[in-house]
Amino acid sequence: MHVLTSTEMKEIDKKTSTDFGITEEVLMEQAAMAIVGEIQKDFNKNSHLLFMVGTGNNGGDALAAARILHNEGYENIEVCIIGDENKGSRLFKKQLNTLKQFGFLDFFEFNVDFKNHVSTADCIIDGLIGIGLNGNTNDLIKGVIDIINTFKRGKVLSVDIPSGINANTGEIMGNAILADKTITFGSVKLGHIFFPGREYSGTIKVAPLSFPKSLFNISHRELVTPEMVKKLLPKRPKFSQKYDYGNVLILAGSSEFPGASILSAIGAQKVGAGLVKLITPTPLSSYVLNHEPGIIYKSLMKDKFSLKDFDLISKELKKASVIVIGPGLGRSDETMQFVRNVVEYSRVPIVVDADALYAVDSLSLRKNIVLTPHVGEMKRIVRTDEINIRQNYEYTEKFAKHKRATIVFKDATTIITNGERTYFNITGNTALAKGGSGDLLTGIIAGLVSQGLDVMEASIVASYLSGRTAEIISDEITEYYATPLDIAKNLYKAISEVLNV
Ligand SMILES: NC(=O)C1=CN([C@@H]2O[C@H](COP(=O)(O)OP(=O)(O)OC[C@H]3O[C@@H](n4cnc5c(N)ncnc54)[C@H](OP(=O)(O)O)[C@@H]3O)[C@@H](O)[C@H]2O)[C@@H](O)CC1
Ligand SMILES: [K+]
Repeated sequence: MHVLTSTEMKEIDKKTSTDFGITEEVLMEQAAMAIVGEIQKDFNKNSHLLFMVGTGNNGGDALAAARILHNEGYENIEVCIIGDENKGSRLFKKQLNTLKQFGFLDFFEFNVDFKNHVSTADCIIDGLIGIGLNGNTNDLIKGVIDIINTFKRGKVLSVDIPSGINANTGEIMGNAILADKTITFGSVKLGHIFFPGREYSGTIKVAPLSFPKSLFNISHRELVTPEMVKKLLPKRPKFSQKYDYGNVLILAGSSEFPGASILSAIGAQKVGAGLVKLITPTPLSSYVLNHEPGIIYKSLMKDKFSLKDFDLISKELKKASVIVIGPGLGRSDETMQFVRNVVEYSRVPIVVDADALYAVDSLSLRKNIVLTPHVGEMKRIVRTDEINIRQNYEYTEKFAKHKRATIVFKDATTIITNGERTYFNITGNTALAKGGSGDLLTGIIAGLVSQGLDVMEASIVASYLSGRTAEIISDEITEYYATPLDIAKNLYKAISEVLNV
């Protein structure tokens, strides 16, 4: 599913009308039917439905939904219009007239009594502002939203996007409706998938309406879905052997951070790599044997990697189908030089993580190199504290283009981009906010690349699977308790789920 900006949505809306002859009126009627469908699922004809209506097309959608429900025999509908009706959009005015023609008269003013109307409602329908939000909410809307947000009795359903949420970033513009459910049209918007908008939207439902599918290609951004992951998962034909599933080389660890390298190696193996070789400075044999004896393991019997180790491992570099470099390396100058040599002299795909991210800063990279920073690392490598980088997908896209690399920016909404195409992964929870989950992810990415996926595809599948596994096991053992090793050992749960979609 594409993830749209408000401008892209408006463009699609316009072209649907001009190029395909499906008018805005038709789309609004369909939007209203979709709202009605959601309300009918949860509320009966006696429920008290309170429609909060702005004077733009978002309000028009809400008015049309109120009319359809009134016509269907819903008896306890109230409509409150916020703003000057005479200055409303063309479709808002049209819908208001039509509603009146259907004999609907239960309008009420926003005044001191407003709280009483709110306190008895079963459902508040938020049709105040949609993707036409322009700057911070003004005083009038702000006051209305504050009161609606005190409403605890029933449910809040937002039309298109919670009023006050920036559709392009998910930011709260002044204040915003905290919805239980949001019904959006065509496709999701960026504001639905970035926090805090993602939380404020509640459960998100997408009503496709009659937008022609081809028009969505104006967007280069997509949401990672289970169907997409299923299609990408490497095939495992019966007539195959371990060399068909590639050779992962992991260069990781130091005496200071020994555990990271094992998590990467386990990750690669658990998603199906043919051979996983872990070369690490410090002796770890008992850990590796305890956790996964199938991992080929070699220790250089020292504290950390240095430039002179490059000759020792150059034969391994030639054999590898993919390399992981970074987890637990430490950041000494000699190790950084070692990393730079590995990256410069290898041609195979490389997953660069953690400490190694700082080493490649000065290098020009290539598309089959994937950098996997978390928020702190991203801020340091792009050297900025000035912008809100977590919602700034455009910044990440520009950075990927500039580096000519693929970036996996790990966050509550993970951004996977090569600067031309961008994917957002929203699986996962706070079980992943723990040391080691990034190391595991690098291994999973490499394990998938070794089976033939390109780095973008592997990053999509890896982010989805690790996040989804975190969700599944947190239901069983909680987000507090679940560790990266638990996630590694349970990856099969997300894999089987995906295979069965
Ligand atoms: N696109 C599509 O394909 C389809 C779109 N559809 C629907 O149209 C919606 C977009 O409609 P839109 O463009 O009329 O804008 P909309 O969201 O109603 O906002 C304008 C209103 O908000 C107000 N307002 C703005 N900023 C404000 C602020 N800071 N503080 C306070 N008020 C502020 C502004 O007030 P004004 O500035 O005019 O005083 C005006 O009243 C979209 O979300 C979807 O629901 C569906 O019918 C299906 C097809
Ligand atoms: K809204």
